Amino acid sequence: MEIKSKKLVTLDEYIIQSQNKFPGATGELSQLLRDIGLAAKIISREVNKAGITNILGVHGSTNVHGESVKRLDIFADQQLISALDRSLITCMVISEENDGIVRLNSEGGKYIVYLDPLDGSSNIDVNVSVGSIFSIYMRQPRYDQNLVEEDSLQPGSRQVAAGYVLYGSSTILAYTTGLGVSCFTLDPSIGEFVLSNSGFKIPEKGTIYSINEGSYNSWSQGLKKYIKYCQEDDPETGRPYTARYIGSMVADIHRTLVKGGIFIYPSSSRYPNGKLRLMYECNPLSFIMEQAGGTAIDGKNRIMDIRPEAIHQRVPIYIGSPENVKMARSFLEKYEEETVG
Ligand SMILES: O=P(O)(O)OC[C@H]1O[C@](O)(COP(=O)(O)O)[C@@H](O)[C@@H]1O
Ligand SMILES: [Mg+2]
Ligand SMILES: [Mg+2]
Repeated sequence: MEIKSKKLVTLDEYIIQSQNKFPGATGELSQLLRDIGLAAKIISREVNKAGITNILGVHGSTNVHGESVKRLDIFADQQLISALDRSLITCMVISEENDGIVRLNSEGGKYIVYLDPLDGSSNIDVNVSVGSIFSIYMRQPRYDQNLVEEDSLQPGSRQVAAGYVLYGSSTILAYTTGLGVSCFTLDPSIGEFVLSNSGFKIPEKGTIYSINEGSYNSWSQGLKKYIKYCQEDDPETGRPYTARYIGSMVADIHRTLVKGGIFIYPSSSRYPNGKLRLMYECNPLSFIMEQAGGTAIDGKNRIMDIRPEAIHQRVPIYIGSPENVKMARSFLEKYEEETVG
C-alpha cells in the first residue's frame, strides 16, 4: 500500500517561500522573523520544564509599570534581544522589561522591534498558557541616520510585521506581514514550527465575551449594559454568551481568533487608560486581528490609528469579531450620549 504523507512546511521554509514572491526583497525581514522563531523555541523549551529548572517565581525587581518581574520574564527578554542582536538587522528594541530604548549593536539596522517577551506572567507559576508578542517597524529614512524618538513612536498602521507565540498545550506561532495571518505549531519531535494554517480568518460573530469582571463597579454605563446584553439570550442561539477569561492576553486573543467573540480590557478607576500596553500588546494583536478579518478599537477609534506619545503607553481595547465589536461600540456610544446629554 502506498503511504502518502502530507508535506510539512517549516516556518523557515515558509518565510523563504513568501520572500521569493517579492524579487526585490533583501531577506532581512525574513531573517528577523526566523530569529524570533529561534528565540521562541528556546523560550518554549524553558516554559515546558519550568517546574524542574528553578526558573519559576519572582526575579526580585519591578518593571516600569511597577509590576513584579518573574524570572521567566527576564529569560524571555534576554533570549529575544540576543536573537535580534545576532543578525545585525535591528537597531533598537523596546520591551516591557526595559524602561528605555535598548540600542543594539547594529546602529544602522533598518528595523525597530517592540516586545512583550512574556505575556501573562501572573499565570507562569500556575501552569496556565503564557505568550510572547512582537511588533516590527522600519526606521524612517533620513540623511543623518540618527536614532530619534519619532522612529520609536510610529502608529500601529505602520507596522511591517507582528505576531505572537502561545506557549499552551502546544506551542503556536502566528504572524502577519500584512498579507493575511499564518499559524505554525511547534513539533517538539523535530524541533520545528510547522505550518498549520495560512490565511487564518476569525468568525464574523462569536458568542464568547472575555473581560475581567472583578472591576465591574468601575466600568462605564455603556460597558455594563453591553455585558448585560451578552448575558441575555442571543436571538440567534437562544442562549446567553459564554464568559471566558484566561488573564494572558495572547491566550485570550488566540481563543477569540479561533472561536470568535470579543475580548475587552476597558478603562477603569484603577486603570484610567486601560491596563494593556499600546505598542507591544494592543498594536501587534490588532494587526493580527485585522488581518484575520477582525476589528480592534479603543472604544471609539481604531487602535492602529492612535498616535503614540510614550513607548509604554496604555490603552483600553475592544477586539474580536467585527459584529461583536460593532455592537459593543454602539452600546458605548449610546450611553455616553445619554450621560453627556
Ligand atoms: O489580571 P488582569 O488585570 O485581568 O490583567 C490581565 C492582563 O494583564 C496581562 O497579563 C499583562 O501582560 P504581562 O504579563 O506581559 O504584564 C495581559 O496578558 C492580560 O490580558
Ligand atoms: Mg503582556
Ligand atoms: Mg509581559
